[in-house]
Amino acid sequence: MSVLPPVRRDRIVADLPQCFKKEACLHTRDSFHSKVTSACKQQRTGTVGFRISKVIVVGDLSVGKTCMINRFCKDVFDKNYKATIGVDFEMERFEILGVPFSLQLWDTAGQERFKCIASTYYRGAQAIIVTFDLSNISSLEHTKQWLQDALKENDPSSVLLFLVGSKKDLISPSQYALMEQDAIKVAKEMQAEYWSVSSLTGENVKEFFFRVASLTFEASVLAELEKTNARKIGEVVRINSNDRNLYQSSKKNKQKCCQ
Ligand SMILES: Nc1nc2c(ncn2[C@@H]2O[C@H](COP(=O)(O)OP(=O)(O)OP(=O)(O)O)[C@@H](O)[C@H]2O)c(=O)[nH]1
Ligand SMILES: [Mg+2]
Repeated sequence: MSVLPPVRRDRIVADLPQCFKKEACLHTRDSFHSKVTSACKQQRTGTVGFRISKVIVVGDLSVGKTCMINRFCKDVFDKNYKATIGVDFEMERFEILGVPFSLQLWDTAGQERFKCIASTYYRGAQAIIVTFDLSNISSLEHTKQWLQDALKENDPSSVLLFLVGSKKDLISPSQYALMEQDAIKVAKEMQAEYWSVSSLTGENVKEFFFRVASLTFEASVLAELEKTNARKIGEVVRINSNDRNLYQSSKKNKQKCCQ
């Protein structure tokens, strides 16, 4: 009997959610990788369905990290600023291509004095979300440093990167267009996928987190399949080397026998 409640009906993913801007996205495929789709159909996803994937959210103080997570997880918005002290986290459960998948969203503090506590939680992330405030250019300029710090604790070759501009409701469409050009440039340099959201109106928040969950899931299944293949190759090599041992030992026995 399962102790976990069923996954919410609005957390079920059947198709790959699309990226926000084709110029700055992790991949432009319309659907999940074919290996992933067939592994899910054949229930060959190993331990992915039992694991909890860690996602960390970093960025300057007051850029809206907590509000973005709260909008997605609790569908609330608080206009009063309450600094995050150290870290906080929320769990979100999804069902992707029929497989349960859990994300642990780590909300870290942007304030300098809490940074050293927060950075101790950076390790072991499958995805890093670097956030900036679309109405504050200096917060975009600081994103590279945030990423650099977060990558020190993680494997840059396997972690998925996202650059998110928040508070879209605060700027005009023409201001946004200018900001977006700069942000896309930064995202490309970082090799991150770019998104813009508003936690006040809710614009793009759900779409963004569904994309994060889906790409993290896809990467986890691909890694699991690779591990299984490596294990199979290892077994073949072991069997072959055992064969050789058998041959050698039988040869030895033979020699003994004839001596
Ligand atoms: N208009 C508008 N205000 C926002 C939005 N998101 C956050 N805010 C406001 O910005 C302030 C800071 O938001 P937080 O989410 O607490 O910022 P944070 O990045 O978590 O800050 P730290 O925890 O100190 O790192 C709050 O007053 C929010 O109400 C948004 O989308 N639109
Ligand atoms: Mg916060």
